Amino acid sequence: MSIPSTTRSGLYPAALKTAFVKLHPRALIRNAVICVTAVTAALTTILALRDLMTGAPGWGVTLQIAFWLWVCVIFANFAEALAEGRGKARADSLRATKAETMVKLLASEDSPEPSLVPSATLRAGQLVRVDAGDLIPTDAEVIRGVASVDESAITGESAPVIRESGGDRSSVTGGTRIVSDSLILRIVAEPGKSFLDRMIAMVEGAERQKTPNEIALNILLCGLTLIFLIVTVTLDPFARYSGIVIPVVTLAALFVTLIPTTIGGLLSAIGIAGMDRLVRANVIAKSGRAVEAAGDVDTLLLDKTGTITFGNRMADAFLPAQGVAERDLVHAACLASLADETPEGKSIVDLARRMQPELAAAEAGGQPVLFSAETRLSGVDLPGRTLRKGAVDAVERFVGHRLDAALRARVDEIARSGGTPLLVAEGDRLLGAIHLKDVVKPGVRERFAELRAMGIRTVMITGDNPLTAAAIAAEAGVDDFLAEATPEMKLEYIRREQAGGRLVAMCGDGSNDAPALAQADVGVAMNSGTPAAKEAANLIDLDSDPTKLIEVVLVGKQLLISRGALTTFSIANDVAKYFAILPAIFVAAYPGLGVLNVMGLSSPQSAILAAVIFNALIIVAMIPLALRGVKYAPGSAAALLRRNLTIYGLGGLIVPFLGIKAIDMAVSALGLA
Ligand SMILES: Nc1ncnc2c1ncn2[C@@H]1O[C@H](COP(=O)(O)OP(=O)(O)OP(=O)(O)O)[C@@H](O)[C@H]1O
Ligand SMILES: [K+]
Ligand SMILES: [Mg+2]
Repeated sequence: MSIPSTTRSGLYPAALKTAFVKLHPRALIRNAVICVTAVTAALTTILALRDLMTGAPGWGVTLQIAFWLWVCVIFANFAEALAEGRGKARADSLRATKAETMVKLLASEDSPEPSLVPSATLRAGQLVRVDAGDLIPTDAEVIRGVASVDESAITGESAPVIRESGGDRSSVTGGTRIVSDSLILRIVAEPGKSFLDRMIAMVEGAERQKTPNEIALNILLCGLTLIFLIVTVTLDPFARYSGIVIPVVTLAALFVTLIPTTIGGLLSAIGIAGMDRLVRANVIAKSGRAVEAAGDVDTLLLDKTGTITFGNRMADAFLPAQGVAERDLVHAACLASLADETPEGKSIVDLARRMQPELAAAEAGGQPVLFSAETRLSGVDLPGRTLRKGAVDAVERFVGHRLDAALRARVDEIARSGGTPLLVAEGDRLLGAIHLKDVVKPGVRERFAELRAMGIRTVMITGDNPLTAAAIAAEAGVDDFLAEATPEMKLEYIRREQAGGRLVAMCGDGSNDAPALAQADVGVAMNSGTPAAKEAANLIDLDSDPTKLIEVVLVGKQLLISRGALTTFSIANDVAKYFAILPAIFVAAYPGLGVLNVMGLSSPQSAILAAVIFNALIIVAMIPLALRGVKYAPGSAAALLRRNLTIYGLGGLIVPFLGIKAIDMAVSALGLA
């Protein structure tokens, strides 16, 4: 999702305005360091006004200090507003797609006459019909029909996608438009709780909660603020003891320059910018925590069908067992699939009818046995006939014996080609196999190699047989695979990895993936997936691209690194300022301290004013870094840490000396202090 450049240039004035709005105590209180700065600024303003009225000497400098303390607060607010602004612009364009329409409400699935009701009144569980050209009013599950849907309003992708009942492509999103055919939908979202509503709230940052890391860092910053408060307050008795009186305004200014205002002012902007980068990658994050965890992921689990492969496993051929006529196999497979709403089941019926036109008249009857990921079997019980089809091991168990060598050879051949073999059985007799074909998505191999370079292990988990799994695993280039997996096994695998102290990410699309998506530290659901999968995940990829996790990992790493780098920089800065300003303050009482005044600052007043100005300007200077993020290149964590400590730690120590000296020279040249 990109935003037009006209709105982008309008972001700065809007953010500046918001920076002033955020001076409201209710907004300020959320950021301890900046709140303390604002209180100090207010106090200094009162002192300046008092001095101005009484005509006390030095009121000019006090007023300037008050001014720059306010500027510091405004700049911190500005950084946050700027980070939020991009999301707001995007939220506005999303809101535009949330048009009020009249929808065709159905009393039941078969009711011929819909009644027209406003879309806002729809509740979960109700049935509606949408026809070509209609806007899909809210999130729903397709219960009947196949149609192409234009999802560009949400995903930005202009090619329409197929949505159909049954299987893993049965969910539709409010705000998208149906371009062909008709669908009967069961509404799944309550009013105001649709995906679009949540997406708007998320990109706006309204639902952004502080992550555990952010909270920990905030506590550290509050601790530092308290320490510097004590340092500053106890300075006064020390000074009196040495016979000098430090003006309150000097103490106030010193306090603010010492507390970690840089990172305090930029912290939330860094978090918001990270979320914003995700939105630009077309990923919606339900929690900031998932984004951070993504930065540290060790293992990535991927579902095979629909995630690594395209997912429209289509029946390609019927391979009868020895002594079985092809006609009988095709008939049995068709009957066993008439009630099967999965894409696999429908494709079997299609192929069977193409091969034997008389099957067109066949209608579902008897007692259907629906497919489940648990049994990996489906079929029908007709009077006198028990028909089943399913995964090889599952059907073998059903018939109670292994398949013979000839059929085994045909099944293995299908599997080795990366196809999925389904066995068809009647009673305890194996009739043959169905070849389901699926294709590996292009480009996944390269991207898995990238993940490996980042130190992330990729594991494919599939309900399919080991031979098919091995063939697809080799083609896609994953590090490992787990075959014939049930949903419990997926969950178990994740728990085992987590017990070993590893952070696990999981990509999936099916309802049977939902428990695993919920258990994973980072659960990415494909937007094309089922509502259950999307509900369980903490990230949703609008492009339904499993390799998108690479971007998510990069954003997460960048977020963690940026926060670390700016924290290092900010604290190093504060330490440096301490040594830069103190000698200038005490030089009057202890001329011997003059040697410590290595910076040769002009006067205590100009030193303190220069420090306060520097303190405000450094926030603005760091905004681009906070929003853009520190560049991340794959490498060892130790090397990265060393590099960042050198750049941001050392830089943080040196920059204040140069900056304060330059501002001090300017301040005294202009005669400001
Ligand atoms: N409609 C169906 N009827 C009978 N068996 C099926 C059907 N669809 C799939 N199977 C069999 O069940 C197995 C598991 O399918 P499922 O879609 O649950 O896999 P999964 O766990 O999601 O992993 P993947 O998506 O990678 O296959 C398939 O490999 C196939 O052998
Ligand atoms: K500071
Ligand atoms: Mg699946």
